[in-house]
Amino acid sequence: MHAPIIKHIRAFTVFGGGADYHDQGADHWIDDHIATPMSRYPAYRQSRQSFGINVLGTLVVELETDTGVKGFAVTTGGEPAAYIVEKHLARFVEGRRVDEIELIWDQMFNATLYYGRRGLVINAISGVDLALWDLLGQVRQLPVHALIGGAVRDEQPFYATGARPDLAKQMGFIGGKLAFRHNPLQGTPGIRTEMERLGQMRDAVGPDFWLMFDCWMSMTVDYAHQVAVAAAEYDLKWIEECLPPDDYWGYAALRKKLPPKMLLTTGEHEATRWGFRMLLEMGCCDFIQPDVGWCGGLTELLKISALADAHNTMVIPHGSSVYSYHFVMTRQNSPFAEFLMMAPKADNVVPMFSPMLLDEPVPQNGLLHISALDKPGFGVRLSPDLQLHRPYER
Ligand SMILES: C[C@H](O)[C@H](O)CC(=O)C(=O)O
Ligand SMILES: [Mg+2]
Repeated sequence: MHAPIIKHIRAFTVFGGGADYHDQGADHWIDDHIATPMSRYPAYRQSRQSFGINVLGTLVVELETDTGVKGFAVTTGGEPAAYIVEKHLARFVEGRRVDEIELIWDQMFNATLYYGRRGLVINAISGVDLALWDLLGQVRQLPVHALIGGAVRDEQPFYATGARPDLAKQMGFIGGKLAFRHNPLQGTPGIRTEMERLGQMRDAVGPDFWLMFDCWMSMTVDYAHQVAVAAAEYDLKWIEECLPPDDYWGYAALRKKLPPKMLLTTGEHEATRWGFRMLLEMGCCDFIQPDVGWCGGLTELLKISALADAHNTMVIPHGSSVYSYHFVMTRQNSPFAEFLMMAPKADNVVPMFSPMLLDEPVPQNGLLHISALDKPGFGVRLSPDLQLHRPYER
């Protein structure tokens, strides 16, 4: 069967929320005293934007075939990722058939291996890969979930990440994940303050609603252990990404001494099947949380997921909106998913990549029905109101 040829790849940047969801305005919960690896410096404790969490902005990758069909995807990485896409990755994409996704991935990864492997380069590769899946869906007029095997359930339950698990419960979510706000230098008083907040939330949501802490790489093994022991009293379901992503040994050691029933999770800043192999084989966590826009794209996530399945481990992707919705619906080992609350006060449901995408579905009463994903590709369009910039036009 004849498949169209990809004629153009274009990389744009754009600021103001969207895939770079940390790029929010003032007074947003996501930039309010959240503990980070930079919290050891008091000057950077109050705001993550102060150390530059939003300097990169969103990368938009657009593809166009010789027949004029377009596909696109968004991820983080901004201008440096746009450079990599236009100056380096483009040669592996332009001139290829739209269905040569595996070959394109392999060439992009191996050609960048000498300076890539993780981080920005894998963000750029992920963006291209997601745009390829979107394009294939547009060409075949099928949703991405149908291209990767089809849905295994009709409805997907979600937990919410944000400052108000109590409101998330009223909105129908199965759990609420709070961002931890204290770092190891703030010692026991910091933990005490966090436990007061957790205790208030537990009182508000009752015994069965899940409560979790997201610790964004900010802790030491010892501090995370103290937090976990204190939080057991409030039935904390999991403690997430408490250590730097490279400290596989720390995760493995911490997991062995967590209170009974409490889970240890990580992986949103991990990349590729080899990175996740480390987490899985070293017993670093109870389930993994790859971000499909950062781990190598959907092509790589399918491999990571198969590896996790063989380790009896769930894959609960980090954020990433429609790009993970199409994936989780097709996997038995992804029984629930994350919704990042992007309303500044986390008090209502707004699309995760708002204001960048049109037709971006959101969970209704904590559930996403498969019918919300029944459009070609990832089923979203770029908002025409965006100020797109193409820094490396060829
Ligand atoms: C809230 C966290 O600090 C981060 O911004 C998002 C995240 O890690 C998650 O959703 O998980
Ligand atoms: Mg997280």
